[in-house]
Amino acid sequence: MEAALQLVRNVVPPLAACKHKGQAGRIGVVGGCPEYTGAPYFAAISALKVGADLSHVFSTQDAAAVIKSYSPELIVHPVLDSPSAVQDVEKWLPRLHALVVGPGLGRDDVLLENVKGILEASKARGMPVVIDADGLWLVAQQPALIQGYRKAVLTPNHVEFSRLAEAVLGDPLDGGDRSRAVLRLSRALGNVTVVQKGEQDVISDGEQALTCSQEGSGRRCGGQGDLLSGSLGVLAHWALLAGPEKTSGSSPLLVAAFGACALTRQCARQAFQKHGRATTTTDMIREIGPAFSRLFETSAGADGGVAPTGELCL
Ligand SMILES: NC(=O)C1=CN([C@@H]2O[C@H](COP(=O)(O)OP(=O)(O)OC[C@H]3O[C@@H](n4cnc5c(N)ncnc54)[C@H](OP(=O)(O)O)[C@@H]3O)[C@@H](O)[C@H]2O)[C@@H](O)CC1
Ligand SMILES: Nc1ncnc2c1ncn2[C@@H]1O[C@H](COP(=O)(O)OP(=O)(O)OP(=O)(O)O)[C@@H](O)[C@H]1O
Ligand SMILES: [Mg+2]
Repeated sequence: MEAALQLVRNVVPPLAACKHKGQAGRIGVVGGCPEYTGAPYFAAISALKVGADLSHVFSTQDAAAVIKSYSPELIVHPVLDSPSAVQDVEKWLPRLHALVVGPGLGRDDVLLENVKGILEASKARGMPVVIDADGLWLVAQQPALIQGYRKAVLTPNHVEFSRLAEAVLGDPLDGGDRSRAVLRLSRALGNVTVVQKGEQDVISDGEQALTCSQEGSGRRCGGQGDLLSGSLGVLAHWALLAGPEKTSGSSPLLVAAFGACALTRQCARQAFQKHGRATTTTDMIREIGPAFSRLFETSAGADGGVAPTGELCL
């Protein structure tokens, strides 16, 4: 655990006076429909609180006003159910560093078709993409969408993992050796990184498997996976920017995924210490800052200070 946490620390960019808004990350969340407005909010606000400078949400028109009303900090585009949804999102892609696809997306066929186009456009640009929730439903219907795309990370819960394994390997891979199951699924998808969430989180890029057993909490309230996928959007960008020399040869996305799992579980633990059974995802989001400092902060950030200019700005 400690060695993997150190690799995460290596990819966290220092805060420095010479940096401008946007350099620490501009993240897009694709999701949000009339039924589910909480999930894209949780993912997008988590990305900001982990350290991204700007966080966008691309949702359906009627979900957008609701999501905006939760937070003035998010930039919300009411485009996902528009006939020009793919072009509307595509024009933002050059300004984004990573996409998180699926929280609160729902399973409407028109929306899923639009998301398919958005995924294809993101792949063509080589953008890192975290796929969660209903985005995983889409991938289970059409695994070819992400087959062999090594900048994709899938974050299935127990049910979503079984659905994917059934679709890709013809076997839900329930029970038995979880590391082996996650490794097999990743390999079958052409080394797409897979994070199987659960009592412990198991992460594989098809070459290596890591287990994150950071202490979390016994609360299983909805939205904790959204915190994880939003955080991972930022960490994936940072890890790819830092490159494998900072991750001692391990895949940057494997390290980023480990970081997001450890952070989510630490938030759960800290929130539970304060709120016990009443803990909700909103309480966990309030813990992102302190949990991040505790797990990963570099000396510059830990002081709350800004590092001097010089090599940090290169
Ligand atoms: N506030 C919001 O807006 C939120 C919105 N959200 C959004 O909701 C959408 C649907 O996502 P989802 O994960 O609820 O859907 P789905 O895959 O149908 O699973 C549902 C069923 O699976 C089961 N089950 C789950 N985990 C299990 C386990 N470990 N082990 C065993 N069984 C398990 C369990 O079945 P049951 O216990 O009823 O048998 C459960 O009822 C998606 O867009 C998501 O982003 C959420 O992000 C939450 C916050
Ligand atoms: N049994 C467990 N014990 C400890 N932590 C868990 C357990 N199950 C899940 N978690 C943690 O909760 C977080 C979310 O995982 P979960 O399986 O609840 O995702 P999810 O179902 O996609 O959540 P969401 O409600 O956001 O859709 C992960 O960080 C995971 O490590
Ligand atoms: Mg989920």
